[in-house]
Amino acid sequence: MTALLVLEDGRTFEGEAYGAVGEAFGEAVFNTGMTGYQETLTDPSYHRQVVVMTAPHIGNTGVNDEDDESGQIWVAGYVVRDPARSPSNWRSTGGLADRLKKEGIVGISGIDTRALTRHLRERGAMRVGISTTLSRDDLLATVLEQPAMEGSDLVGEVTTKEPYTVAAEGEHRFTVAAIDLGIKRNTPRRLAARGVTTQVLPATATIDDISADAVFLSNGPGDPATADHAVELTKQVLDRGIPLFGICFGNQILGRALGFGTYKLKYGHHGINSPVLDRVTGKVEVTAHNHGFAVDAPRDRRSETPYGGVEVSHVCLNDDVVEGVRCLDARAFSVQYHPEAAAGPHDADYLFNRFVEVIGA
Ligand SMILES: NC(=O)CC[C@H](N)C(=O)O
Repeated sequence: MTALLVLEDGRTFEGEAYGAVGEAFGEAVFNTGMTGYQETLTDPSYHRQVVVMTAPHIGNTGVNDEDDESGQIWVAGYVVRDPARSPSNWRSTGGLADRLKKEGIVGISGIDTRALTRHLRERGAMRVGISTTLSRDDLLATVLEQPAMEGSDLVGEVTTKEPYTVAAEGEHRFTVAAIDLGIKRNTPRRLAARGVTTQVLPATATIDDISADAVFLSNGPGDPATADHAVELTKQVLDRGIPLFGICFGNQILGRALGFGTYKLKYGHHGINSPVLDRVTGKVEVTAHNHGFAVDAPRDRRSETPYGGVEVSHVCLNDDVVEGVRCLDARAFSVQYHPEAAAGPHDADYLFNRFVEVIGA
């Protein structure tokens, strides 16, 4: 069955239906990861985004019971070039197309994803629609009715309804309250491996709900400029001197709590091989990224904020975007990229050690 993909500027691609049939709308972003499609699909940060995979062959290893980063697929739509017809892997429990179908995710295959990616790089991220039924003109008209990612408040649509706990492995050392803005499963797992029990709390949690040794701010979808509740909560955490670590959306929230702004990147960072410089140690890490927004902070050695001195601790070597901030007078730091690395390289795993050291300090 044929399917159409139409970008908001009218550029149109024709392909084959892949996964569920029907319509899908969202912000088109390209992901350059050569591995980890299952983790990508189930990352809540991709809520309302149509993900274009630049790796030409997707689905080779099928899907398995272990690699989901949440309880469901979150991408709004999926764009691939050449899907695997007969997946093979010792962990595989089924094929990707069937999984997409089962969860009602509309995809499209047979697309020149390289041309589409070049278009998005040149023109910037934009709204897109995929359809197996609508005419090109009707699809474009519906794309133009969709909300933009800028200004979208999506945390409430992905956060847990009820708190839950992920127990420490081995000897218990600390308890961390994780504010679930769209948390990935691998984060509590990385903490558990260090003797940390994680209490995952809904995004609506208040300071009175927190009785832990430290606070973690998770990754999550949407525009950080809309997440005022999380920013206010973070200020209260800083006021009380509770140690704090944040990842991705969490970095943007800490940045805002410290008084910095956030802004939309032209086409974002979505991949698993981005070089990041740790400005404190001078080391370069190869890291996983998934962000469309970034923190706007000065590169001074020390910026004065209501919470004392702050430095930009990490920058991306591809484009000099802020990839981490660190408080110099408070036990709080965060990174824009993904030390939980699911998928991705493990270079940044040391940040979980740093968090545990900061909690114990
Ligand atoms: N992975 C994330 O936490 C993404 C944060 C935010 N939604 C952004 O796109 O920048």
